[in-house]
Amino acid sequence: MDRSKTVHLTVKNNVTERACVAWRKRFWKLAFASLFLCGIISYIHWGDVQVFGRPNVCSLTDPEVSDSALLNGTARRIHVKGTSRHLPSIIIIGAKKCGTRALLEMMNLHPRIRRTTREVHFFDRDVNYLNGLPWYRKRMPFSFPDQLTVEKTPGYFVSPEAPVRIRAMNKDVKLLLIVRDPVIRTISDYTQVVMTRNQDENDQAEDSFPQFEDMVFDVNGEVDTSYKAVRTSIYARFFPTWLEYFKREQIHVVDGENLVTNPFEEMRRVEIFLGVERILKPSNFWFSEEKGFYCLRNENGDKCLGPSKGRKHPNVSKEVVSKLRVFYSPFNVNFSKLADINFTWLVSGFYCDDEHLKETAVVPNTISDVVLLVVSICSSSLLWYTVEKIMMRYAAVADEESSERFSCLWRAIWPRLVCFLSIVWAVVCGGSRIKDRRHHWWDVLTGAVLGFVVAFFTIYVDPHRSWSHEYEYPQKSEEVYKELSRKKTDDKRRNEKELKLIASSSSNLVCS
Ligand SMILES: Nc1ncnc2c1ncn2[C@@H]1O[C@H](COP(=O)(O)OS(=O)(=O)O)[C@@H](OP(=O)(O)O)[C@H]1O
Repeated sequence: MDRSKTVHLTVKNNVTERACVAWRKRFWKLAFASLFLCGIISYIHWGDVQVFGRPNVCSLTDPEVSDSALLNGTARRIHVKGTSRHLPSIIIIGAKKCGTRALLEMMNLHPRIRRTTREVHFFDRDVNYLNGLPWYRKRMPFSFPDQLTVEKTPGYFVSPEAPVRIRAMNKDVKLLLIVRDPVIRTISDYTQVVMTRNQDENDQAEDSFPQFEDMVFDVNGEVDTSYKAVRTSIYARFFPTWLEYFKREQIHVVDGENLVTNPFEEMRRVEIFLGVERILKPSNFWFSEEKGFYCLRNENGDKCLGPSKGRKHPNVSKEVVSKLRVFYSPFNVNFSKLADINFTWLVSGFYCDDEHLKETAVVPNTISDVVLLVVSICSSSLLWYTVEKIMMRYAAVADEESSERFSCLWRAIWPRLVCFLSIVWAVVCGGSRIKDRRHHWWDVLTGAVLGFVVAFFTIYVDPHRSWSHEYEYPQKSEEVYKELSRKKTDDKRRNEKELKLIASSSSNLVCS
C-alpha cells in the first residue's frame, strides 16, 4: 500500500511540476509581450515617432513672416487674417552668452511657437517698463490664438526687478533658463565685449583691450567678482530670486553645452516642458563643418546663426582656467542643488583631467547620502524578506490544500511576477532619473550593481532559499504530501471501522 501511495504521490508531484512549467512559460510569454507593448507605447510617446494626433506641420503657417523669408533674411512683417499680438507665455530669461539665440531659433522651428526677433529688454530696463504692457505687446509677433509667444532677453536673469515684474504680468508664465560651463561663458562674454569694442573703435588691434586675465583677476590675483562677466556666471547668486517668485516647475533649465552637441535632445525636453506636440526631428538640425555648430533646417531651407554666434575665443592659459574652475565650483554645486539638476559639467565633469582640482571639489551631502543608502538597503532587504516569507507560507498552504492551480500560482507565478515588476519598476525609475537629470547614468548603474549585491545577500542569508531562482520546497512539499496521504488513509480506515461498527450494532439491534 505504501509503495502504491508513493507511486501515486510521485505521479501527482510530476503532474504538478508539469503544470507549473506550463504556467511559468505562460507567465514569461505574457511578461515579454507586455514589455514589448510598453516599449512600443513609450517609443511612440517619448521617441521620435508621434503616431497619434500628429498635427499637420504644413497647415500651420507662420502668421507674421514666412520661414523662407526668415531663412534668407528678407523677413517682412505680414499681418495674416485671424492673427494678433499676444503677451508672451514663454520667456527665455538668460543667461547671457549661453546659447539663448540658438534656443530661440530652434523653438521657432515649432509651428506652435512664435518668437520675437529682437531682445525687448522690457522687464530689466525702467525706461521700457514705464511704457507699460501695451508697448510690450506691440513688440510681440502676430500669432494665431493657439500659438505660444516667446520672447528672449538674457539680461532678465541678472536683473533684480525682472522676476517680480514678470510675475505681475503673468504668474503662470513658463520660463526657460539656459546655462553653460561658467568659465566658457565668462570667456564668451569677454570675447563679445572685446569684439564690439574693437568694431566701435574701427577695428583696432585686439590687444588694445585688456587681456582676459587682467579683467578676471584683481591686483591681488583673486577672482574679481565686480567684473560683470565673472558675476553673471555665478548662477547660484541670481537663481534664488526667481525661485521666490515662481514655482520650480515653471522654470526649465536647458543644458547649454548639450544644446551645442545634441540640439535635438535638448529641444525634445523643451517641447515636453512646454506641453506642445513633439514635432521637431533630428533632421531639423545639421552640423555645419564651416560654422562648427549645428544649423537649422525646415521644409523651406537651411539657416545658421549669424557670425556673432560661435566666435573664436582668445587663448586662455590652463592655469587661469583652473583657477576660475576652483572659484566657480562651490557656486555650481549650490546651483545644482537649488535647481535640482545634475549637469555633468556643472559639478564634476571637468575635474577628471585636473588633478589638483579633484582635491578642491565639493562633495555634496556625503553623510546624509550614506545614511540614506544604509536605510534604503535595510528597508529593501527587509521588504523582500517579508514578501518571500508570505509567499512561502502561501505556497505551503497551497500544497496542503493540494490545489494544483493555487500551488502553481504561489510557487511559480507570483514570485516571478513580483521579481519582474520590481525590476521593471527599478529600470523605469532609473531611466526617468537620468532623463530628468536628477542622476548621472553612472549613479544609476552603481545603484543597480549595489541592488544586485544586496539582493544576493538577502537571498543568501535565508536558510530556506537556494540561489536557484526556484521557489519550490521539494522536501517540504513531499513531507506535506506524505503527511496528507497518511492522514487520508487513517481517516478512511477510521471511517470504515466506524461504519463496520455502526453496521454490526444496527444488525444486532435488528436481530434483537
Ligand atoms: N547652434 C549654434 N550656433 C551658434 N552658436 C551657438 C549654437 N548653439 C549654442 N551656441 C552658443 O551661443 C553662444 C551665444 O549665446 P547667446 O545667443 O545667448 O548670446 S547673447 O547673450 O544673446 O549675446 C555662442 O557663444 P560664442 O561661441 O562665444 O560666440 C555659442 O557658443
